[in-house]
Amino acid sequence: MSRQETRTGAAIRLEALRFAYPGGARMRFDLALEAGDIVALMGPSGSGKSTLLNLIAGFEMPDAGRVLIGGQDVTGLAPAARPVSMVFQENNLFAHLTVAQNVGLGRSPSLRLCDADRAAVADALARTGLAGKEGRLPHALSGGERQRVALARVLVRKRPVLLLDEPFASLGPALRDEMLDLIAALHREQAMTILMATHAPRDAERLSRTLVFLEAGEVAGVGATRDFLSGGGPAAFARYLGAGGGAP
Ligand SMILES: Nc1ncnc2c1ncn2[C@@H]1O[C@H](COP(=O)(O)OP(=O)(O)OP(=O)(O)O)[C@@H](O)[C@H]1O
Repeated sequence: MSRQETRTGAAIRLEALRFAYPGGARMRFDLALEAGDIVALMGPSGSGKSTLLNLIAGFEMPDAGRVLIGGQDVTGLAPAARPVSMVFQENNLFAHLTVAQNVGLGRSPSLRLCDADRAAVADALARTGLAGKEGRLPHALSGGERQRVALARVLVRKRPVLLLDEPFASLGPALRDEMLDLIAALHREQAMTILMATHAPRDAERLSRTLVFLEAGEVAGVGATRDFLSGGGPAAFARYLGAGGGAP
């Protein structure tokens, strides 16, 4: 087992994290998430959800402040060195690599796989319903199957933190529920800390325990998802849902 492999999640702390795109508005994030929590990240378009995830993953570097994962300061680390997996809405896969190779990348970036790695890949493909499709290229899969491949890769990576950036926004409701249930099953097994950006209250309700509400580049509320969705969140959250920001 490599040092980053784990079956337990890691706490995430963002301490006075400041960031601005060139010419863009300033953002500032302070946040503490418990190890193993499942968190929905909601907020109006442009409120900073993707930016926050990218700062945790290391795809963006802050102007000031710190990112701590499992108590370790990872602020200066490259994405590959962070104990994090991330799944985007699309383009998670390499188009020229097969399903099995795309999943195998989660074990070895050079695809030098040992027997145990190959067994882990086969197991992850079976558990995500992809057995028999190992040799296909991504273009020969449906959108839902492509996201399953991305989740299979998460399974074999076994990182303590999983970041999901609107991963199922382009899928229909039934398929979305299936994917959310798959993530819940991965969580039961690996107990990773999950942070999922979504506009869909229904998805937040189905998967998450905790809800983080962003507004204008800041954390504007944190609480139990059920409290937020039963009207206990800040007034701005109700306005966001009312304005249709939260698609079903
Ligand atoms: N690469 C970029 N360069 C410049 N500005 C950017 C870039 N990416 C995002 N922004 C701006 O930063 C702000 C936050 O964007 P971000 O994508 O994090 O919001 P979001 O909450 O994820 O939005 P959405 O719900 O629409 O995905 C927005 O004003 C956006 O226009």
